[in-house]
Amino acid sequence: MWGRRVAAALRALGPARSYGTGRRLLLRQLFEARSCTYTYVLADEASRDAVIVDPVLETVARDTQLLRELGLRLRYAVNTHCHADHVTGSGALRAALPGCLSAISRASGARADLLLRDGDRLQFGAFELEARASPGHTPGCLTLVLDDESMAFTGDALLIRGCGRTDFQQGCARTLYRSVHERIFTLPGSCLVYPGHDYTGQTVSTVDEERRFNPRLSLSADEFVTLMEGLNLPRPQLMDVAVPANLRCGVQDVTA
Ligand SMILES: N[C@@H](CCC(=O)N[C@@H](CSS)C(=O)NCC(=O)O)C(=O)O
Ligand SMILES: [Fe+2]
Repeated sequence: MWGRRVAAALRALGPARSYGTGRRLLLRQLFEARSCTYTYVLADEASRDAVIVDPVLETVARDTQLLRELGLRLRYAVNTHCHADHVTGSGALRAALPGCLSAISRASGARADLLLRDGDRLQFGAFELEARASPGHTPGCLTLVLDDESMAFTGDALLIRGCGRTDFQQGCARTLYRSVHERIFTLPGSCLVYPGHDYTGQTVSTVDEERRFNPRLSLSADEFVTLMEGLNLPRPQLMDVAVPANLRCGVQDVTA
């Protein structure tokens, strides 16, 4: 009974998530409707240091307003990969918010302040995000894993009951299968999966759910490759604009 009261009191403090060491994480999932992209803001409630994952150029004003309203100091604007369907907001955020560094994987070939390698960590206050290489959708895809492995931001490597396509940007279905099985499905089953997009109205899943119910990644590797090679999806409408822009962090600024 007492435990339940304490839990209720903690819940009443707000949406920040409580951790064993007393630190509290603030997490916001934001949506950009044209490209069905999820952007995530993570912050350390005490220090107010924040990270934004996969910001979209069109929603930079919304995101900067939210950061301002919540009193957050943006440390990093990080992209999980060089997006093909929308222009990133990381360059614009970095220009608007002094102290904010853009980040993407070195393997993406894109420009940014920080070029991340597998195992690199982005610290914000008492928290860290680990960059895990998860290539296959593109060679430079990263999955960002919170330090206690309670949540992972999978970009387009793993979508809810789906995955990123592998038919352009040097995609490779066999590589993607290995990445998901070796770098994401090895996380705890309870680990929350926050994807880069959703086209069906879902918001979050877990590693255990995706291991069991993902109709693509629960196949054998050979079955997966055959399925991915037969998808025949139309090209993203903005691809010819988005990819060159994203190689420059979404802005013309040569320093970005
Ligand atoms: N119709 C959209 C593009 C949709 C699309 O191709 N999505 C990508 C992720 S963005 S690179 C994807 O991997 N989809 C997987 C799938 O199975 O659909 C547009 O025109 O922008
Ligand atoms: Fe993508």
